[in-house]
Amino acid sequence: MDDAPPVKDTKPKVVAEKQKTVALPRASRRKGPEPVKVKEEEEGEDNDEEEENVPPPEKAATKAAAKPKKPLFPVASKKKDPEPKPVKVEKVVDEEASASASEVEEELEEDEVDEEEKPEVIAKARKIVQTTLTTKAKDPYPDWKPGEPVPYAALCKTFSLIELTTKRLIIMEHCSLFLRQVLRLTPDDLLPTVLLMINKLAPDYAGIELGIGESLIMKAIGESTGRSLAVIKQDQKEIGDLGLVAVKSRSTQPTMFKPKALTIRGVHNGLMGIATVTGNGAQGRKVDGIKKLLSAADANSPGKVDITKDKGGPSEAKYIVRFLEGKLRLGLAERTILVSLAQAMIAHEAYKKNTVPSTGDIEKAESILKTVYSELPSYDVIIPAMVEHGIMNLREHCKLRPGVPLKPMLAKPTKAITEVLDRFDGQTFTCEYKYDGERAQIHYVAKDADEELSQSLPSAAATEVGRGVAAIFSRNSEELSKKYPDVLAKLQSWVKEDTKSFVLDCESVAWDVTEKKVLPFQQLMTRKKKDVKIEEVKVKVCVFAFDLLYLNGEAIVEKSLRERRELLHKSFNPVEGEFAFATCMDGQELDEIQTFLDLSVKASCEGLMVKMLDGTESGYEPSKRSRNWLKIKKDYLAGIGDSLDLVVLGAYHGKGKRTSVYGAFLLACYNPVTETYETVCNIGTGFSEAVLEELHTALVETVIDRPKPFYAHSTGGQHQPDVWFEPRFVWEVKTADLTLSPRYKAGMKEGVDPAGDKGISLRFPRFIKVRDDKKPDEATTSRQVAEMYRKQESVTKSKGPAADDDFEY
Ligand SMILES: Nc1ncnc2c1ncn2[C@@H]1O[C@H](COP(=O)(O)OP(=O)(O)OP(=O)(O)O)[C@@H](O)[C@H]1O
Ligand SMILES: [Mg+2]
Ligand SMILES: [Mg+2]
Repeated sequence: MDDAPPVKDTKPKVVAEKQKTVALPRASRRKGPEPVKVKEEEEGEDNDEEEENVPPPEKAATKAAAKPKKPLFPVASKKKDPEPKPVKVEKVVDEEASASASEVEEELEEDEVDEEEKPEVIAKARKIVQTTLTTKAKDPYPDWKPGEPVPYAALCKTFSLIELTTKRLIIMEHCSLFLRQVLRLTPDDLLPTVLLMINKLAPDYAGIELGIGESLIMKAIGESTGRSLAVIKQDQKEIGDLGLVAVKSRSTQPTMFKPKALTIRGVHNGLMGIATVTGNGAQGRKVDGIKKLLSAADANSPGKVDITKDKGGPSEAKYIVRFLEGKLRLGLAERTILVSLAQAMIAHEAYKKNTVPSTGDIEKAESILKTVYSELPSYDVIIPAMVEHGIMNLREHCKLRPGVPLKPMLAKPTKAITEVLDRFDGQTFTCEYKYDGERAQIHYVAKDADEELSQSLPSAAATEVGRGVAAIFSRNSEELSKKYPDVLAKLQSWVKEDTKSFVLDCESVAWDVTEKKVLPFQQLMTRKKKDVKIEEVKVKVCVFAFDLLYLNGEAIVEKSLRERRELLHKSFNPVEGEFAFATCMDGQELDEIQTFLDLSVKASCEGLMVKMLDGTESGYEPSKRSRNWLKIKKDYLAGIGDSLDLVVLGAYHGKGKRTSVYGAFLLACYNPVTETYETVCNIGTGFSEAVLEELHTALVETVIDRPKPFYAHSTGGQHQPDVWFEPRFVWEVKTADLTLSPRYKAGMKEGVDPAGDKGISLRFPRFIKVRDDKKPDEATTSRQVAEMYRKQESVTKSKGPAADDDFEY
């Protein structure tokens, strides 16, 4: 067990004293110029702290070791479980329901899951489009009257079929078949159908969130079924899946009258109502809204259900509850839905003409929809346009436009300049300072321009600025005008007269007015997040623009970075302390880059961004973490290359003086393929007393009785945190390196451990900051963790233990 994290065998100690001396997060100590030196000693000091801060193992250690090993996903367990029996149905392939897909899939390799569908799966899926999808023979649900609202039961039937399999191809087929049936019978309902499938009510920038915790849902289940809250809580303790608790609660209820069956439209409206209630008694009205949906759920299939046996039974209540919880857990990635949607659409168009689409056309349709969605991530705009104009004409009708924020392009981490040189070998690249602030996407349209700031933008979000209208969005498309009214107020002064519309990619950075230089991120953090009044702004920000995506009525994402940069520099006027272009350097030599890296650090930046400069590969790739953008962070050069953003799943009570707060936490990365949070470390280092208090106050609101069924965690007695949380908070964490450990589950599905019983874990993790700009499902993914782990291994192997000899600081 020597590969387990060192935290494992430590004895309980008093943490309070020791933690007072805990150093501040590194960035806050980084005032002014500082050499790029990597401080090995500091990691050692972390080591000591770590030992002090980690929760004590319990006496159960040996007992637990003797227990049979628990499966990764307790709810899907086939083995005997000493805990209350999980009742979730097992995933098996339902051959009968989709013989064609399963036949084809036989030939494919076993379920290697992927964030992007495998090319072979896609190829086979296209065959299915040409056969199954152009007939009605395999429709998942009996036809409803054309033009009538789509029954919610039809969607739930599809969900149930999807839930019975893990085969990507079969999942895709179910998905496409249903979407095509909707297109054939009630195309007007395609939008709410897709939204309910992706577990969203509206595009991200609309800012509509359910935010319903377990307690509200339990209350609603209780009240709508006449069962006491105590009984519901008991059920939840035993079953561990609120969706099934809802089904169980319903099944014991005699049906006095038959409510009207739910429709997709009705459920979408109902959920929207729940999400948008505000003001006095909002909680109560949310509960009422949930009750209303739940009492109408499964109206067509009343009666008693044995949830442990009945796989295909009533499921509307289950999926409503899961939607409210924010996780449908169908293994249905949004990417899959996008491809299925394209396939359904092209099949539907062919079906209407009584033809079969060619493979080339199917491929083209998929690619059109993917591109359109990456530039205009709004089903609200795309779906009606697609239904009206046909998928092949979609690009003409749906283009990147000011007012609809796109997901920014992201970078891959690197650990050495040589790694960057290897990557860009033979190509021209450019280096830019990597500013340490907050990503900001600025949209602007002049009043006398031909276009308008999109209609789809909530009107409150567009601010009048001089000659035009503007909006600012965060990395995850949240609207930031309430946070940066000072930026908006000055914006017009840096827009040149004949610049009529644009979308800018920038970093907003705290600015020291007297010293005339940028300040570390910690300063930016002290700014208020909402309702900022210009007169009260204490921390000024300067906007550093590094890319231009749209200019004067035209999307320019496909132009080379060199061209975009030229247009950027031509279209704006820098204003000191308000607006600047990211400092860049086009030298290609190692020593030039090294010098530039030094300079960036002296200028209080985090390091460098190195980007492909010419050719198609230098185009802007929205929403993609691309190898055409690499980041070099000076703090991570000798470590794993980057920090991680992890979700807080649980905590351990503090000891000694710290009994009123949590002393350590259990963190996880996210696996978007299985929709699970996989544990990756315990952390007790890097927190100040004040921060611990704050975190406690926020976290205490999200305590739940037992881990969510979509938490992949070890179940041995000594590994259990004292409390579990809803998955809500994302923290940035730094680590010395990554190791394999039987205690954690991260990356277990990524094949890093040949034996398959260890996950990846962080050694000497240290808390850096709360990431308000990331949602839990935007946390570092299991795949990224695995990639970092593998890279660390290969670097270590090829260069010896000193991970980076290229730096002689
Ligand atoms: N010149 C620049 N070009 C591109 N991005 C920059 C630049 N300067 C600063 N940035 C910021 O750096 C970020 C990328 O690195 P960083 O590690 O900070 O990402 P992050 O927000 O933690 O996200 P992730 O770790 O998921 O990539 C960009 O999203 C952007 O906010
Ligand atoms: Mg950053
Ligand atoms: Mg990061």
